[in-house]
Amino acid sequence: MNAQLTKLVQLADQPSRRIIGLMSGTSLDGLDVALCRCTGHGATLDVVLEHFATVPYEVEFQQRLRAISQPTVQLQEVVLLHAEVARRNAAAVLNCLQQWGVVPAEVDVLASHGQTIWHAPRHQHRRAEFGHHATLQIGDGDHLAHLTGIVTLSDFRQKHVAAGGEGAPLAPFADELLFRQPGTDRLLLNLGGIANFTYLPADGGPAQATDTGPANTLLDHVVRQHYPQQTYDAGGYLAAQGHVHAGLLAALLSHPFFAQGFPKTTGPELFSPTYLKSSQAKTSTTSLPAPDLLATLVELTATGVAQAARHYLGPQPTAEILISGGGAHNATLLAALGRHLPTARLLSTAKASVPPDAKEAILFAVLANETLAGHPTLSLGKISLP
Ligand SMILES: Nc1ncnc2c1ncn2[C@@H]1O[C@H](COP(=O)(O)OP(=O)(O)OP(=O)(O)O)[C@@H](O)[C@H]1O
Ligand SMILES: CC(=O)N[C@H]1[C@@H]2OC[C@@H](O2)[C@@H](O)[C@@H]1O[C@H](C)C(=O)O
Repeated sequence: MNAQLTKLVQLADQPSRRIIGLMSGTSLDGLDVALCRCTGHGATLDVVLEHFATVPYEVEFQQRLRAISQPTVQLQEVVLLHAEVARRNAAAVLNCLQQWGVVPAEVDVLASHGQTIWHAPRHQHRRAEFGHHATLQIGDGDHLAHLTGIVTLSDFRQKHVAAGGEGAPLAPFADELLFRQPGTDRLLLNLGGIANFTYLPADGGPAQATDTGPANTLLDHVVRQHYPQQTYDAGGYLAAQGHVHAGLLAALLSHPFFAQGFPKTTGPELFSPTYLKSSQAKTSTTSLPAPDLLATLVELTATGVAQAARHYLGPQPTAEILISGGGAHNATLLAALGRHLPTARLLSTAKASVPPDAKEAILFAVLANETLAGHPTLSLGKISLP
C-alpha cells in the first residue's frame, strides 16, 4: 500500500488527533487558525483548543477577494486566487506553528474551509434551467498539503450540495457534538459577515440551522466608506450614536429573503452594497448620516435573528443563546438583540468553553475529525496527501 495511505489509516485509528481548523469567512478580515486536540468522535468527542490566532488579511488582499465576489470578475483572477489563497494560508499556518513552538510533523491534519467566493442556493440564482444549489470555495487543498507537509481536508461544502443541501450551514453537524445540553434549549448564534444559528432543542430533537440575514458585512461596508481609517465599528460605538430610520429598515426588510421559509442560506452576494444602495434610493435616505445607517443595519441584523429565533422557538424564546463571531464584540448589536428577545438568555459560547472568535475554525477541525474517525454518514471534505 502507498505509505501515505497507511499513515492516513493510522491517523484515523488513533485515539486522538491534533487538527488545525482554518476558517476565513464572509467578512474577509483574516484567517482563523485553531489548533485542536480532538479525542474520540461523535458522542464521545472531546475537543481541547491548544492554540488560536487570527492572521489578518492585508487591505489590498481583502479588496482583491471582495472584487472577485462580483458577477463581472475576470476568470483568470479567480484561478490565480485559488492558488494564492492556499499559499497564503499555508504560510500563515507555518508562521503560527513557529510562534507556538509546534513543528508541522506534530500536527496530524489541516481542516481548511477555504474562501467562499460565490454562494448560489437555488432561491438566489433563480436559474430555471439549473434546478440545483451551488457554492464555491477557493484555496486549494493540495497546495496546502504540499506546502505544509500536513494531510489536508478541504472543500467541505460540495458533498452537502451533491446530496441536495445548500452547502451551508454546516455548523449544526459540529454544534451538535460540542454544545448539546439535554434539558436546555440552546441557540448557537454566529455573528460573522452573515448571521446564522443552530437550534439544539432541550428535548433532544434534531439540530436545526439557518442563516438569518446579514450580520457585519454591510456594517463593515458603511464603516469603510465613511471612516476610511477604520474597517469595522469597534464595540458598536458609532451605531450607538445613531437612530434607526424606520423607513429604510422597512425597505431593507422587504427583501424576499426575509419572507422566505426556513431554513435558508445566503451570503454577501445578496446582502451587498447594491442591496443597501437601492433600499436607500427607494426611501430617499442616500444622505442619511453614517451613524443612523449603522444603527439601522444593526436593527436589521437583530430583527432577522429575532424573526428566525421566534420561528424555531415560539413567540417568547427562553433559550440560552450562545453567541460567537466578531459581532459578539458589538455591544450595540447585543443590546438590540436583548430588546428583540427579552426572555432569552444572551451569553457567549465561552459559557460552553468555546472562545467565540475560534468557534468556526474549531467547527472545521471537528468536521475533519468525523470524516477520518467518525460515522460514515458524516464524511465531508476532500483528502489531500502531502
Ligand atoms: N471589537 C469588535 N467590535 C465590533 N465588531 C467587531 C469587533 N471585532 C470584530 N468585529 C466584527 O466582526 C467581523 C468579523 O467577524 P468573523 O471573523 O466572525 O466573520 P467571518 O467568519 O468572516 O464571517 P462568516 O461567519 O459570516 O463567514 C469584523 O469584520 C467586524 O465587523
Ligand atoms: C457558503 C458559506 O460560506 N456560508 C458561510 C457564511 O458564514 C456564515 C454563514 O454564511 C454560514 O452559512 C456559512 O458558514 C458556517 C460556518 C456554516 O456553514 O455553518
